[in-house]
Amino acid sequence: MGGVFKIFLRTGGRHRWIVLLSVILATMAEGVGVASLLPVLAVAVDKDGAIAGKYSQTMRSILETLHVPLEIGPLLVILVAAIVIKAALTLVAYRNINSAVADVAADIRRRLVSSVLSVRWIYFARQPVGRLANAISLDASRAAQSFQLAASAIATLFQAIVYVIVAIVVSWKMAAVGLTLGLVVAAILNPFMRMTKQWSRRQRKRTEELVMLTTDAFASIKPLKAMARQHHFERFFEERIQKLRRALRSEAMSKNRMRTMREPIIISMLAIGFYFAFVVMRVGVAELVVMGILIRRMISTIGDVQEQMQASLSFETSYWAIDKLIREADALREPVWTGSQPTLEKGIALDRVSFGYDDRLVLDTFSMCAPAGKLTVLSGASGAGKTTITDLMLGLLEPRSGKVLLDGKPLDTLDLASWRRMIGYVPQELALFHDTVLANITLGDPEMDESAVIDALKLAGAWTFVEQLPEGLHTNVGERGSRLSGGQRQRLALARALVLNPRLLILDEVSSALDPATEAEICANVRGLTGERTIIAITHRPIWLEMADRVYMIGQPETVAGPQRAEAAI
Ligand SMILES: Nc1ncnc2c1ncn2[C@@H]1O[C@H](COP(=O)(O)OP(=O)(O)OP(=O)(O)O)[C@@H](O)[C@H]1O
Repeated sequence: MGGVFKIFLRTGGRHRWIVLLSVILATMAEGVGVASLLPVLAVAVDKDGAIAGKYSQTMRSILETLHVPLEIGPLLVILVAAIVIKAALTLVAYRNINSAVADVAADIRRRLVSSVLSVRWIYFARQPVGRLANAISLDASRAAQSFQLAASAIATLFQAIVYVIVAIVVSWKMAAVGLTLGLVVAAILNPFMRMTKQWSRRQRKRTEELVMLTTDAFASIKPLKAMARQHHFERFFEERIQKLRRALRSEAMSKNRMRTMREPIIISMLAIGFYFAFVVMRVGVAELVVMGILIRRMISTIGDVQEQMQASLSFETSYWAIDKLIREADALREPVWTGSQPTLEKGIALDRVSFGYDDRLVLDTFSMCAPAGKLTVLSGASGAGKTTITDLMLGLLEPRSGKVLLDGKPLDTLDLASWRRMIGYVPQELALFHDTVLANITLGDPEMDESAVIDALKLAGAWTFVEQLPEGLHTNVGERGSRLSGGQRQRLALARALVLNPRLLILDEVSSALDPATEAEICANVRGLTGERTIIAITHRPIWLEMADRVYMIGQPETVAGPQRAEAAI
């Protein structure tokens, strides 16, 4: 339950304090209103004050000092004015809660995105995309709702405290009775709160599983449909939908059980309270009426706090799930190498590098060199470690032993961000965004002008088809580039890598989807880029092997093969 308070204190920015201040002032105003209730009733029931208790007499003397006539009219005006002030301040509190809620959602999303973007590459291999998608969309909104409910619970808690104080002033014995009864109600309903939390945790987990399956299934829907296997796949969905349905139903039932149980429990407690006051304590009628109102309010306010907390608990799991995700990502934060500026005058080399993802070594004391200004091809069996080699060069992975050297300097002593800015990279699995051709090349860089984009498209052999698209550069390429052919997607990915005029170009199977003529054209274009640029291409295609200055056959005892036109660079 403390989690609700933690969420309130950890989030919400300055709005959170305005909320607290206005709630305190509002409850004070309410306190004045409730405090004036007893004199109102005392005047109504007991005009001469003969049977008034000690509190009524204290109130009378305070009102006399303030020159407020002890008449029903002015007392009612105080009561109404206090309640109106309370309502106005409560409005201020809720307005700030609403602003805070929007801030909380935005802040959580920002923190999550920033943590995940700074994480080591290896993190993404273990992280289902659906988990992140669920966190950034659904969980962030639920976390903000949990803040809203936590803030409301705290506001109501202040009200309960005011009622307790006013009750103590009227009669401490009766206040003790009221407080005890309120706490008994809370204790009886507590198991329902725990149950709600359990079910909401399960519900969140089930939703996450469903989102994960959805992102996976729809990312690879084509083979499912092509082999008419989507209906088998439907069973996976059905299983998860059923589990989610059960969790949702149980969560709602535990909430409703608590809500319906509340009223009879409160009334039973009130009956006990009245019996105790009337028969055991023999309290007078006027005090009893006021105390009855106060105790009723105390018990139900404590119940309200509990109900708001229950609601907050059911959303709280989302807040803590995102918190966990951020902590996990922060623990795997990529090292910030801020050494000297990298250069690429001689070449990039791996010097006796060993690397493995788990216990199995993918590279065992492996050495190679890609000379500057030349085209080096990495070829060899699938799974031999070609992509791993380029990931090590990019600093996305770190060797277990051995060094990655740039012009003879270890990569981990250089400025990693500057190094990556020198690189153009085309991955094996192309990632085009659901946006225009232009946006897919500039990646949101406002400084990049259209002429540079067109030059890159020409170099990548893509301009001819882009020109013919209905809206040219401004044509939307569809989800992951689905409105383009495989070869067109490859050429756009190549243009994206070329547009910043990189010193090092890493191409992972860049021409696998191209027809021989287009492949030859692109290969010649890329070959023409050597000299100023260093190029490393992962490919099995003969044309690349023929054009290469150096070829490494990865995973074979004799790794270096093919023409050796380049000179050793380290
Ligand atoms: N994130 C990962 N976690 C665990 N193992 C991995 C991971 N990525 C790659 N591997 C394993 O490391 C080995 C080398 O993978 P890599 O992608 O470097 O091979 P590759 O030579 O580029 O293969 P291909 O030509 O098929 O693309 C493979 O056996 C692969 O199963």
